[in-house]
Amino acid sequence: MAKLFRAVILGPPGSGKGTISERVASSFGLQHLSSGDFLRENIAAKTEAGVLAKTYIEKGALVPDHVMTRLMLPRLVEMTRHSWLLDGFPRTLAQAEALNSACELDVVISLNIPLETLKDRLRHRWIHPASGRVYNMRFNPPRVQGVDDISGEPLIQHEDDKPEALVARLRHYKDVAKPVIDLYRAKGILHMFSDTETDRIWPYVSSLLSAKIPTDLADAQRATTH
Ligand SMILES: Nc1ncnc2c1ncn2[C@@H]1O[C@H](COP(=O)(O)OP(=O)(O)OP(=O)(O)O)[C@@H](O)[C@H]1O
Ligand SMILES: O=c1ccn([C@@H]2O[C@H](COP(=O)(O)OP(=O)(O)O)[C@@H](O)[C@H]2O)c(=O)[nH]1
Repeated sequence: MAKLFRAVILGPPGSGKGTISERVASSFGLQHLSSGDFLRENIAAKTEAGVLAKTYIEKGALVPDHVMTRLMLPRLVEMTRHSWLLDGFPRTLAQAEALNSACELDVVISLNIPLETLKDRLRHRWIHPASGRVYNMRFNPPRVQGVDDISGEPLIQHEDDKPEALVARLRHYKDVAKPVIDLYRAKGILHMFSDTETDRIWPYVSSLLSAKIPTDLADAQRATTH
């Protein structure tokens, strides 16, 4: 059995984690687990963690570490036999240490995107809540404005993407993310990317992963996901 591949993508809201994660999932057959999408699934399903998490998300605050860790680590145990890419978790040092005690990461991608670009992107971000599919009225608009291409259901904007909630989240993100980035840099697995366009970052991410993911593994996983 080829060695499995474990990666994390870090970045502030609007930095392109979801966009890049989708491309990684389809190009390399990694399973993409987004903490935000998983939280929204739990909120919609009214699980204990979902009900609790909702109270924090509505305030634009982070969900407490012990709630996140208790939610995410069992999900990763279910994914043990897959290579995966984690998006939006870990977000704090405590979460990173909990993850590190559970598994060994191969690559951490960190997106460093200018504040004005983030604000502009999120102002035009529309999401299909049920699937987590992400659109942007400028970058990748839906065929019909406000409607999900696949399901035909309405698109929404996240409350916490609104400019007033966003500024608070971005400021908080920087303080919280720094020790996580420092930890993975010290481990020698951090790869930082900066640009205003994902399309310019993607070739570098793709060649990094092509070099890191054993080809037999990538072929095997592409076979299972298509
Ligand atoms: N790892 C985490 N730790 C704590 N709270 C989290 C975590 N991941 C998500 N959340 C909570 O869920 C909310 C929605 O997460 P989501 O990732 O969809 O949006 P985000 O954090 O604003 O990032 P982005 O907009 O880049 O997707 C966050 O604002 C935060 O309150
Ligand atoms: O080069 C890019 C990459 C992404 N986006 C859009 O910006 C928003 C944020 O992207 P994403 O959700 O992938 O970022 P995340 O919050 O997951 O880091 C979404 O509407 C994307 O469609 C964009 O306009 N240009």
